[in-house]
Amino acid sequence: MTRKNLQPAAGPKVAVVGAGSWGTTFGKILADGGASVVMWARRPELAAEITESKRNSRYLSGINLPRSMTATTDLAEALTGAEQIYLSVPSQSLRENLAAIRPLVERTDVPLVSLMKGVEKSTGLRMSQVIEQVLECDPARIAVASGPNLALEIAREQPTAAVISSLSPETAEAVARRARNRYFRSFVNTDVIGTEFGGVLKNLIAVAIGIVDGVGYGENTKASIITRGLVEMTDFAVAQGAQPETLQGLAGLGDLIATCQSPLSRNNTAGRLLGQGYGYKEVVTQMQQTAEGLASVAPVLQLAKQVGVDMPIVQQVKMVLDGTMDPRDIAPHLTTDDDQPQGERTQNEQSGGGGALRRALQRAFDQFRHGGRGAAGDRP
Ligand SMILES: NC(=O)C1=CN([C@@H]2O[C@H](COP(=O)(O)OP(=O)(O)OC[C@H]3O[C@@H](n4cnc5c(N)ncnc54)[C@H](O)[C@@H]3O)[C@@H](O)[C@H]2O)C=CC1
Ligand SMILES: O=C(CO)COP(=O)(O)O
Repeated sequence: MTRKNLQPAAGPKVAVVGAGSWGTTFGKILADGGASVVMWARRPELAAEITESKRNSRYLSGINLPRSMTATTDLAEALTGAEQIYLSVPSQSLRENLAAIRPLVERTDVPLVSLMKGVEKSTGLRMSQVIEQVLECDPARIAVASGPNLALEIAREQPTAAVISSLSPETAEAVARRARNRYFRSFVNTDVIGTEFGGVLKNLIAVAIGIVDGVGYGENTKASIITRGLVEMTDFAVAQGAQPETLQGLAGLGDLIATCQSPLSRNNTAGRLLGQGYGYKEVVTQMQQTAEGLASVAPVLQLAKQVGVDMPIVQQVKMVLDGTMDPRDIAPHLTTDDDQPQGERTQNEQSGGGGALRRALQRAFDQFRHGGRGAAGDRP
């Protein structure tokens, strides 16, 4: 049997807005799951390449896209009649893109799914909040997808999982049913805050790990920063209203491992360049793709300040970006901290928050030992 014959017949139409590495890969996930996918691309030459050659050579070199994937630069053509709409543009451009999308979706109740992992710099809002605000729509229509999802690995059909989160279990389940295939498994939860912040925060820790790599430090430094980074992520997200379990699941620990370990990660790569001594502007110039962490650092620290959560690792990333700290001084703690020994527990527990974080860290440790299986909180 030829490969062609193995492809499922094209099913219901879904739309993906943004034809970069993740939008295109997610389009492939959906098409390989049976959907008929229409991508919206900004550039006509990219739209033509996807439709005619079934390729996206700039973002996914060497990948053949399914026959049931096409692309257009006409937003109305992409969105009209779509059963679900997935959004995958750089976070800082979401608001302007939604303004164009609004007239096309305001008289529908089509689910809108954010694939993005950033916060809006000017407002500190998560992507689902920007969607709700600009479209003035029912939050039950909105879902977010997150997890250890390095685009190129998935485009090569290497098995992975993600979590689809929505305030509405029905929306999460409908999206998870559509966004799955033999190499991509979608779990569900209703913790949108934890799921979104997991994706945002692991980018910041991945920049820190990149700095460590760039400087040339080894595994102890990285393991310490990843472990303490997970504590920072959890403290921050819980203070914003997340469930601690979510940060131990695919959208937290799972993505933290993938992004910190992989040279495919753009955040990790940006950090490596910083660690090698390049300044912020040079790094931005060298990066050909979106590294969300660079824009999220400042708003995350602002939000952390508002809820009284310390984030020493994220703070150091900001200082390296600002040029006020030598990358070689990066450590799992601020070197300006006072010398009082601290408990290893999270701020949450130290202020009487109970044993949730200790249990979560124990689970994280168990997951590391057992290869990432058994993520708490994410339901199949
Ligand atoms: N690449 C990956 O492995 C993953 C990425 N993500 C997230 O997906 C989101 C999109 O990232 P990627 O596709 O990786 O980025 P990318 O840099 O590969 O592609 C971004 C796409 O957006 C387009 N774009 C740039 N500015 C725009 C604007 N103002 N309006 C409309 N389109 C614009 C670009 O032309 C490009 O097609 C990010 O939030 C990222 O964190 C999430 C999971 C995995
Ligand atoms: O989110 C990702 C993997 O889950 C992709 O990470 P980068 O944006 O750092 O490439």
